[in-house]
Amino acid sequence: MSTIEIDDLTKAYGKKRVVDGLSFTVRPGSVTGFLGPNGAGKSTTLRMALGLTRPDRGTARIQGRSYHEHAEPLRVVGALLDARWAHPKRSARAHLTWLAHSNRIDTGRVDEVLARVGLTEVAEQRVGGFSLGMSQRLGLAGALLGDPGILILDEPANGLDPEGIAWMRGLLRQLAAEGRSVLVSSHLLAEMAQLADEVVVIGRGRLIKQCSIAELTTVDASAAGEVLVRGPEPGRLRELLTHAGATVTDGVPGPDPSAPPLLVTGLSCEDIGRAVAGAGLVLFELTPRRGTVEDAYLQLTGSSVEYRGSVRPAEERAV
Ligand SMILES: Nc1ncnc2c1ncn2[C@@H]1O[C@H](COP(=O)(O)OP(=O)(O)OP(=O)(O)O)[C@@H](O)[C@H]1O
Repeated sequence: MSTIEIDDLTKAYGKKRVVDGLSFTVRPGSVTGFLGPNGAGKSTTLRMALGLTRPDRGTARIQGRSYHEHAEPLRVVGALLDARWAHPKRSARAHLTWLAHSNRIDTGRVDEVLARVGLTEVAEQRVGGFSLGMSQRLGLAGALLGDPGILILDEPANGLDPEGIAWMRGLLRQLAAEGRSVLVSSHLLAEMAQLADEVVVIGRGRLIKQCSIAELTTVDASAAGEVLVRGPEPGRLRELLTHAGATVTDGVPGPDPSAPPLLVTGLSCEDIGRAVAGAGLVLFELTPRRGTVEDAYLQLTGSSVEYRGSVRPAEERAV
């Protein structure tokens, strides 16, 4: 059974549909990464799943019901949307105790979740003085308070240092291993590659792809299928490979101008190796360019990026 079911979810602000007929599911015992460029509609989707924003159309079901249909939602789903929402004058412990009280959760849980997120030592400090990373941990403690089977987290690694990110990864993996469903939005693609089992990629409010991380990396490898070759006779190499049916383009020049890189598509490494050997040419390099999660993501979302900087990462990273 899927624990989070998003079905045809649609939301417009003014004339702009920020979430547009979106459907996907999240299964138990897994971490699902929710990816998309800035403004793609991730936060709006998560807010609709948590009953904070009303959809124009479609449904978001948590364990088969909408958020508001659960009598004690915090026991079903824990959420971290905005790390800074706790009252700044309350201590971490007072904040969690208040949260437990108002949701009829045993206050004995407070110490457990403080320990789980590593905040025991600062439990009596006012949260107004917390760093963003500490606030993220406190937000996560609040999400875990009701021991829910489902977690919905918006950019939980935001503000964490590398050690904090590694800690968060370990904790989320552990929570999934305990059988929980974890839906986590992030911009940190390399991090997602290490953390998530599945990804849901959206752009302009629409689903682009839901697949496993392993599948995501093959998106790029199979689509591009590029091989980098370098040799001391680039002119002859280009002519030979073009004649053999390949498309050959220039790579970004490297340190050796006498053997510039060529990017070859349409022939496998084996084909290139045989053709080059048959012609008696020398090669310095023959490298298949494998897809990374980031390459695949950029390829998938390229046309749905709304806010573009002046540097185009895919081109900048060529070679
Ligand atoms: N309350 C609102 N009123 C008007 N427009 C809104 C509102 N909330 C979100 N939007 C717009 O909806 C679009 C999607 O925003 P959303 O925050 O869901 O995207 P996102 O994928 O989470 O982006 P980011 O990665 O930058 O956080 C954006 O263009 C945003 O400006």
